[in-house]
Amino acid sequence: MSKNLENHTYDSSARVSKEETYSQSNDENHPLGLSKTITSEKELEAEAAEAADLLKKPISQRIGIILICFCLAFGGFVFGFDTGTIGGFINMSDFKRRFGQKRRVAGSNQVEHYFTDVRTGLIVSLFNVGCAFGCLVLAKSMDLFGRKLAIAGAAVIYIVGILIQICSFKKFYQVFIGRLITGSAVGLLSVVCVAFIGELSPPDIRSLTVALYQLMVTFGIFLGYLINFGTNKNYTNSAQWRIPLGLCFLWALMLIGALFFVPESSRYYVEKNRIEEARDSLAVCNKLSKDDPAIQKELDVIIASVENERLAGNASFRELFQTKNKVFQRLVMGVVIMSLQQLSGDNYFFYYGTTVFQAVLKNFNGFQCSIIIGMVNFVSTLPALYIVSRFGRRNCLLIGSLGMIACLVVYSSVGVKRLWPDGYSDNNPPTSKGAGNCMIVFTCFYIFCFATTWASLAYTLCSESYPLRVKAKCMGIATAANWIWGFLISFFTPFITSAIRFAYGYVFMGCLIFSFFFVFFYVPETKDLSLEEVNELWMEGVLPWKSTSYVPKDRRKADYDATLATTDTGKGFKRFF
Ligand SMILES: OC[C@H]1O[C@](O)(CO)[C@@H](O)[C@@H]1O
Repeated sequence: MSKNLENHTYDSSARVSKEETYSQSNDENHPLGLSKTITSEKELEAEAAEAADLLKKPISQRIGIILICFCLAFGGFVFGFDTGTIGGFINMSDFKRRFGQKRRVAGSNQVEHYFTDVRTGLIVSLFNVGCAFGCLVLAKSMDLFGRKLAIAGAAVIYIVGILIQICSFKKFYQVFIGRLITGSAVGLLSVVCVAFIGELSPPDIRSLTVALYQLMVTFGIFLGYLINFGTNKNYTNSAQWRIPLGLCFLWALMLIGALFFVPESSRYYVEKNRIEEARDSLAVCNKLSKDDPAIQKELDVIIASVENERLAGNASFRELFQTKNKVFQRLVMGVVIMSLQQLSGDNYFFYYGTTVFQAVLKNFNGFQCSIIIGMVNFVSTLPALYIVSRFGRRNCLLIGSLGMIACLVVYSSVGVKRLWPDGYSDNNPPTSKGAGNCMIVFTCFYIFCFATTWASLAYTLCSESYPLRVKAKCMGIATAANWIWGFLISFFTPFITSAIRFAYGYVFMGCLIFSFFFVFFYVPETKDLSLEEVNELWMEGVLPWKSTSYVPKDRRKADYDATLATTDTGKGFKRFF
């Protein structure tokens, strides 16, 4: 959820909206010790670029800080690891025996253990509820106590949650409680770790280190699937699920271990007016002496941006509904885009892939199918790092939607036609290896399309769209929409798949068709624009489908015709509405 925080760190230090023009008269008397006058947002932007240049170093001299960020990215890993393991747990014989219900197998006297849809939905989704709480409420602790203490606190909460789950013997509600607690720790980590990585990283490697977070989410999912496969195959007792859960202690220790090597964030120190400690922290992270001019420059940028945020103050909720400055329109965009990221259906596969493939494709092992999905997701996230920075947001989202639509048509149609040829009620469908192969292949294409586009672009786009004054609130609401849909989908999927089987894929397909039109008609391109330029673009009323050729005021050549981007000529789309 918080991939955007790279931008938070960068944008807030380097890009400031024109609306929030500020002026600081800085001299030796400046309360925070700003060494140089920074009088406008443009100057701040220029200063940030200069500081970044001065701090540049070959990557070989960055190994230490990259390793530290890698350990902090374990916050993403634990999130992914939960996604990758829970779907398997609900299919494990020992887990079902302990926490499921009993029923008689049709036509025999045997009793089997199973999970009702409600119990399945709750076991999976309570984690998301905890995450939402951690990210919206507990995350405030990072500003109060510092990033390091917040992470240490999250690791302790995480360990408690895992302990409660691992010690569950028969009581399903103990698992529920454990998952809520673990979720709240992971929600907290998802905010703090990304912010902290962004704040510690020298500017030249920041996009790389922050991207490590999503990479670690996908690696966590993949490893979770792998470990589940192994324990499910080799054990019939509680080791099936207790081993993967037990490994979580190791992840928590790695996070705590990292804290011994990392300095506290310089930005946090500046926020607390502890400037000398901020300087020390910057010096350590950049491997420079604290008297180095580059350190002073970077410190100036951080101080100015913190001050700027203070001056911008807190926007009231009423301001979010203003249409004149296009804030409300942008909020709608963020909420819809973040909702659609979940409504694309990715977590149907990540959480329930094992169940779905296991239940209907008798020739396939659901656990093996998950490993394939997890690997495709992880491997596709590597090119995603490049794609996000290289190609336009609009085109990637549009192509991603089209790709996923195509895959879901095939996936759902094959499922509906070949596995439930007589409607949805038949609960003993014929199994078909051909159908299974085809569905798995198209699931992989689908995951590829998702991981390379919508997975991270939704966050990038939102983080680039809001003026600083309302940014935190708008991002918070948009991210909350993502969590809420994540919860709804993980809770309701068992009911829906029981009722309409693979036709569920058509629901996601419908959402993706909507997403295509929504992006086409509503989402302007933001790549390579500063926050200020994005603001201009919205205020000028640039038509989204023409926004790729938009040139911001400062960069226009004499022959640029500004009306072209705002008026719909010929058979344009504006009339469509
Ligand atoms: O890699 C897929 C995972 O990444 C997310 O989109 C979060 O960034 C999750 O919703 C999903 O489980």
